[in-house]
Amino acid sequence: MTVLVADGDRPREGGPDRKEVEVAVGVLVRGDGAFLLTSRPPGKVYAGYWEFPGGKVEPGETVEQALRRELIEEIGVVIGAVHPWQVTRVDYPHALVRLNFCKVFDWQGELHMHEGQSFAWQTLPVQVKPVLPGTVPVLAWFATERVFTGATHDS
Ligand SMILES: Nc1nc2c([nH]c(=O)n2[C@@H]2O[C@H](COP(=O)(O)OP(=O)(O)OP(=O)(O)O)[C@@H](O)[C@H]2O)c(=O)[nH]1
Repeated sequence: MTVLVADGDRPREGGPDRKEVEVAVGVLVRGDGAFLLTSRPPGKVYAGYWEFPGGKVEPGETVEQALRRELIEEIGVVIGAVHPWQVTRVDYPHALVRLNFCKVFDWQGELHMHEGQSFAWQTLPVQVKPVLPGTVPVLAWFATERVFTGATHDS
């Protein structure tokens, strides 16, 4: 798997042997195809950057368990089925992360931003910025999927 290097001009914390941090990321997709982006809360690294909700997998948790916990904690919804989608690695100045993107099509509860984030339902091209470096590739995957979904065949 290739590693996306973010802000490569800045030093890496933890040196070359730093451990990879496992992250569960939820791509909530509405019936009309819009997807949910949230802004990183004040006080966190890359505060104000837009991303998909989620967070670090705690010891002993699966990605799915972590995602269920994080989405209750961060945005107040109880999610239904979790569909693993893509896995990427990003080398940030603050950490080396492994992002486990999962699609979610159903959930219960109203959205409540518990950490002072903002949220936006988006379609392509996204209207919010800046988007977190590790989140940018997801938009390209969406674009690919949607080209195929929208294609018509004459023969
Ligand atoms: N949630 C989320 N994190 C992402 C995305 N893309 C991406 O590179 N990341 C990175 O994955 C890591 C997630 O950590 P986090 O800080 O959001 O997790 P957390 O809520 O458990 O943090 P905490 O330890 O401050 O409570 C961060 O390094 C973040 O930069 C994304 O789309 N969503």
